[in-house]
Amino acid sequence: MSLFVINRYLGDEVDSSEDRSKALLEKLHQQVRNRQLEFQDKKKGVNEGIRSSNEEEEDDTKTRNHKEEPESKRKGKKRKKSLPDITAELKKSSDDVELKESIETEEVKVKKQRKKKIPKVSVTPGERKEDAKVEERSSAHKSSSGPNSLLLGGFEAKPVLKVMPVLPQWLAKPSLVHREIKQNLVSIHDVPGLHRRLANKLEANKMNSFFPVQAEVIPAILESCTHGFLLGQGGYRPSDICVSAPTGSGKTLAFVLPIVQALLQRVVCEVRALVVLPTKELAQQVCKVFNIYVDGSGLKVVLVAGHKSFAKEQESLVVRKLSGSCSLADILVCTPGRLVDHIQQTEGFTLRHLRFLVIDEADRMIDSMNQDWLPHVTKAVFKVHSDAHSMLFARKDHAVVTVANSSQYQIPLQKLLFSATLTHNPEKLQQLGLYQPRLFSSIHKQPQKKTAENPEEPLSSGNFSLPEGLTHYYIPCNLNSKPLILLHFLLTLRFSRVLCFANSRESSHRLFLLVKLFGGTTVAEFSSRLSPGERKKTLKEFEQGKLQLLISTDATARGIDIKGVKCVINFDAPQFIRTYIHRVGRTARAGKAGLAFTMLLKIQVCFSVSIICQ
Ligand SMILES: Nc1ncnc2c1ncn2[C@@H]1O[C@H](COP(=O)(O)OP(=O)(O)OP(=O)(O)O)[C@@H](O)[C@H]1O
Repeated sequence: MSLFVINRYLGDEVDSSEDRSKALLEKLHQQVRNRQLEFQDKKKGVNEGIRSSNEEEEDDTKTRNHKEEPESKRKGKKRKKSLPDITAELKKSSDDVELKESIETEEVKVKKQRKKKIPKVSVTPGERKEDAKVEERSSAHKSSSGPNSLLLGGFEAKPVLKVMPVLPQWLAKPSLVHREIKQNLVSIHDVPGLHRRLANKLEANKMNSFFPVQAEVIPAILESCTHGFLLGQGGYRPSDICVSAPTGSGKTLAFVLPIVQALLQRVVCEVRALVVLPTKELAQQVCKVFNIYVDGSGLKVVLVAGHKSFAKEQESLVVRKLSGSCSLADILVCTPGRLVDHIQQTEGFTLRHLRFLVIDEADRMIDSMNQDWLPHVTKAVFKVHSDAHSMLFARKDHAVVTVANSSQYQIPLQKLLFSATLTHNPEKLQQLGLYQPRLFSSIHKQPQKKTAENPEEPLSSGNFSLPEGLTHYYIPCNLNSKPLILLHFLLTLRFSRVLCFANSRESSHRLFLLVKLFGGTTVAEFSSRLSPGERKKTLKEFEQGKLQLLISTDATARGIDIKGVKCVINFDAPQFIRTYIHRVGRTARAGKAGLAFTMLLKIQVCFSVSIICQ
């Protein structure tokens, strides 16, 4: 309706006499000028009322003149406006002028700001024309929108801020562990809190001093036991511990000794320590070390890694009595697959008393998290049993620690992670649900940037450290010369106890047949082609020095401690830097010297050497 009225009015204006429009226009200009003067002379105190009364007088005289006009003249005009109408129109017009002024001033402001922001650059005439067009378009757009409307920019190139990844404090600032073993031995009597019985055992095994990682980690784990030993009180829960130290630096004893010491006082046999390892051979090796230190203490160590039938493993875990099932294990050493099988199928098997969860070769175990073994363990640890009321210290997994739930007594679960190549990727570590973790690391460098080639791990050995006694070389060669180079090492240089790695069991078997056919050396192969019994026998013979060469897949690359390995040969170059670190780590263990050779095809040389030498 209002739109119609305005249109109509404007039409009248056009149709009315020229004098009338001129007079109106003149009035508008006059009003604008007066306003400007008014603003300027505001301080001088110019009386606004006088000016407005003058204007009214003028208006009156004009209307009077109108009235005096002859009837014939007035008839020619379509319609006359009354005085109040005209003043309202004038007011509107003056408002429009103000509006225009304010728009103009806004435009000037924006232009000034743009001039400030955009640096002057030389432009071609063509560009200038284009710019002028854009300017015209934008000014037209701006004038169409009101002074309060939001002006959208975005034509200028704004610098994009780079998001910098930041490591959590515990990963960025670890407790440092010396890499050099021989220079940093610590007498076993200087390590606080170690039980006399264990110290005697160590001395009996001709170990008079601790390696650096043991001197740091053993007291830390023991300390977490002294506060509450087996029970958490008042919200006390020990920090989880992560250890990243080179191969052969003695990480196994770093968790075996404090666990045995913590459990020495136990009364009832329950599974209180669980050690999870990726392979059968590793599990057997760790079980052997536990057995040395629990000897004579009454503690029972059980191995479930698929080395015997499932039924026999069940019998070694639980015994059924009239009063119910009783655990036969204090310390359980296992592989993840068999562990899950027992959690699901072995009647009476429980983890509700678990105090320590050790994850050895942790980075490899994180990779196998898709097997879901950890959720099974956590579920078993916090499972609510039918006889929970009879359990003095019932366990609950509280998502949030509150005063109410922290005042309850319950056995805390502590996770201990060990690896020579522990990932520093917080996203991966997060999968383990660590509680206020503490990191012990022998890597003194900041982790390096990820690369497009390997987004999983940074492309540098700078994240991991190699044993100090290791000397490693690469040999540029071609496919045909590889076996000849190997035979040269064995027959001409007469290297003994050589561990040679191939990338697949087929490749390892072919090489084994070739070397055997050539003769002149004692050789065996080690891969999943062999039965567990055969594998055990082969490793024993190699350790005893009955074999000069053992050709293996990556089955022996991790954690296997074969005494006296003098030389490691990578017949096939490993695919990942982590695999390289573990393979060459089978020699130069416990501070001893060792040699490693990697045969590289010409195409591999450039890439691999730059990785290893960084
Ligand atoms: N304090 C010590 N004194 C003498 N020898 C030791 C000591 N601690 C460990 N060792 C020996 O050092 C060797 C390497 O130890 P261990 O297997 O624990 O190393 P690791 O760090 O677990 O290596 P990997 O990362 O390859 O698994 C073993 O033969 C072990 O008996």
